Amino acid sequence: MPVPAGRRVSDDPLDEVLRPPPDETPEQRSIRLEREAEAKRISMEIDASIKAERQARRKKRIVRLLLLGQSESGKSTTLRQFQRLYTPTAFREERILWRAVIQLNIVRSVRIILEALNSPLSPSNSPFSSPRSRARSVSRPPPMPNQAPPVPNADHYHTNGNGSNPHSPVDQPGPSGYGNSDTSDVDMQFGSPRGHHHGSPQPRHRNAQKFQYAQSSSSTRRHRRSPSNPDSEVDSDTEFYHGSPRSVHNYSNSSVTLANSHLEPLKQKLLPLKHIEQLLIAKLVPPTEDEPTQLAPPGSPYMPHIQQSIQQGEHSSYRNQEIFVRPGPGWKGALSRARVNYPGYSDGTTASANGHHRPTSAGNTGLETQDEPQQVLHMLRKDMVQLWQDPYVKEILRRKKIKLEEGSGFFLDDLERVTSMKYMPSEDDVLKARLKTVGVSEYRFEMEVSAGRDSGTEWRIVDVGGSRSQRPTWVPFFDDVDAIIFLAPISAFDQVLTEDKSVNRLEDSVLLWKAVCSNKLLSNVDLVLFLNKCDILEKKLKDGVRLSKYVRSYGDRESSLDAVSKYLRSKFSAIHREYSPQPRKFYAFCTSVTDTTTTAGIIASVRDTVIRQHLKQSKLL
Ligand SMILES: Nc1nc2c(ncn2[C@@H]2O[C@H](COP(=O)(O)OP(=O)(O)OP(=O)(O)O)[C@@H](O)[C@H]2O)c(=O)[nH]1
Ligand SMILES: [Mg+2]
Repeated sequence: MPVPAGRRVSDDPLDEVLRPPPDETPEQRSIRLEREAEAKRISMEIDASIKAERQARRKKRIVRLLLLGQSESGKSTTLRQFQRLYTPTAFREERILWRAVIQLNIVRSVRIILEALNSPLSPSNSPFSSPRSRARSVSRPPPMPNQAPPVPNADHYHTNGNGSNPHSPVDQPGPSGYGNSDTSDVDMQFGSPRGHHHGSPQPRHRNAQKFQYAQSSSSTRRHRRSPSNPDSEVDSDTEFYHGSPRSVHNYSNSSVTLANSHLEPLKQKLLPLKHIEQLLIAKLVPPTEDEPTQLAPPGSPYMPHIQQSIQQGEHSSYRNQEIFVRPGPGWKGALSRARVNYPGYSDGTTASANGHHRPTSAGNTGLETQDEPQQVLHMLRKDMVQLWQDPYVKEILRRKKIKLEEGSGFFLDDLERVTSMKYMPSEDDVLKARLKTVGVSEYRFEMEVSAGRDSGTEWRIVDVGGSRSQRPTWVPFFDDVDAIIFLAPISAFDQVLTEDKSVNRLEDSVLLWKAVCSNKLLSNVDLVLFLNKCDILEKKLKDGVRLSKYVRSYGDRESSLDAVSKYLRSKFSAIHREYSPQPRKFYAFCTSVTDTTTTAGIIASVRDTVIRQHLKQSKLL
């Protein structure tokens, strides 16, 4: 389009809109200038009030901490550890509310077992397949890395080898070698556990790359991959381990099952657990909850409020579905309204009638009987123990690579205790319980007097849902944080994401870490890295699972907790150095956040660091 004489060409579309009209009269000009001055004054006022609020906040010692990481990384558990340490009375009082969550965790574990018994085994993990044919399918050695990068800078970082005292902060002031790091330090070569067999044309981490909060251009580089390394031998191993429904379809024609007819009476006895599950879900999810992803499980048309994360577009096995709640007081409120006659608990509240169409307990009065789920679980405890300890069940689970004891919310080894009618969850039970988070929520608490010199400090800890669909909701919370704790569950190197079976969970954590490190909004925020679930990692390595099978670049290094955690720390540290927009401090800890003793030390150290940084920032303002 031709530009009128006397007008500049501008690339900025706003220029065009804001430019005064060419035929502006002196009166119009003075009105316009007045308006502009007013707008500027208002804008400056807003800036000043934001600054004043920030200063007041810092003076009042309000510390804001953001917990980030993939789903099941341990964010909510870390938050619970903070609550346990700094508001111990409130934490203790809330323990009873977790009983329903633990009940649901138990029911879920049993249902996973029952589902495993009812679904066929693939020929490769069938007890009838020949050892030779099985060996063929799993024994191809993983390719060796082209370049085995050295473990840089691993001093200062140590674990004691048994995971029991793993806290060892690494304080790396950025400048030395900043920005010059060899990229081989940063890149890890992941195996490709599934894509090849299923002929998936896309790179496995395609979706992870969508999480690019203002990433630097370097962070969008793709992983180096060797096309000649499909690593397909892992495929048959991971099919059932991750409960992929596709694997069932693939083999359905030649399915085989172990003889388990002796379990039929047991299965029948355990049927009431389905009803208990529905009761518990109704209890945990507030009736007012309005969640667009809500889906009623098949056969429950009267429970439209139940929220289960279900894989879009594919038949989803029970194992891939999880009940979730929004963080915050919602579900606790729903529970405390419903809690009547919990033995040993009385707060004077009375039961409210259940919401419309919510399933109710026997008699359909709208009121709970005396904790019906606990009664049923108590009644069925011996049957559940029998199921869990049955050698056939163990064998099926082993062949299907379902490791309930390594998963979240595992209480089957404590059935006698946790199903007793007088059961009050212990603090450790609350930390072990699993309740998926959806949404973002800020928890505010002041440290109680018992917290010593830090009492009076107000903490605002932001807990987020970590699954893929939740990550876009994080960004608005990046503003004005004092520190981030990023959790990477390093035991998950042999697992895939529930929400995307083509993505290795460790690889997802690495990509997420890159995105967080490179985010410009967070460039001034100190990052604390928790390499979490070290207890599970240690057990896995002892059981003979090798990191190099999934992370080719690990090569033939020693398969011990110490060596693996040092290696991974060095990788995360190198990413931090290379991707951070400007130098900043970095602290890394090898953690098991369900372990109260070790985590208390780590949290104290994080608290001191964050408060120190907070005070420094206050002086700068
Ligand atoms: N053994 C062990 N279990 C852990 C550890 N950290 C967390 N867990 C368990 O893992 C499960 C998941 O932890 P959560 O804290 O709910 O994970 P999250 O990051 O909040 O997950 P989302 O809410 O889905 O984003 C819970 O059952 C925890 O008890 C750990 O270090 N070791
Ligand atoms: Mg959570």
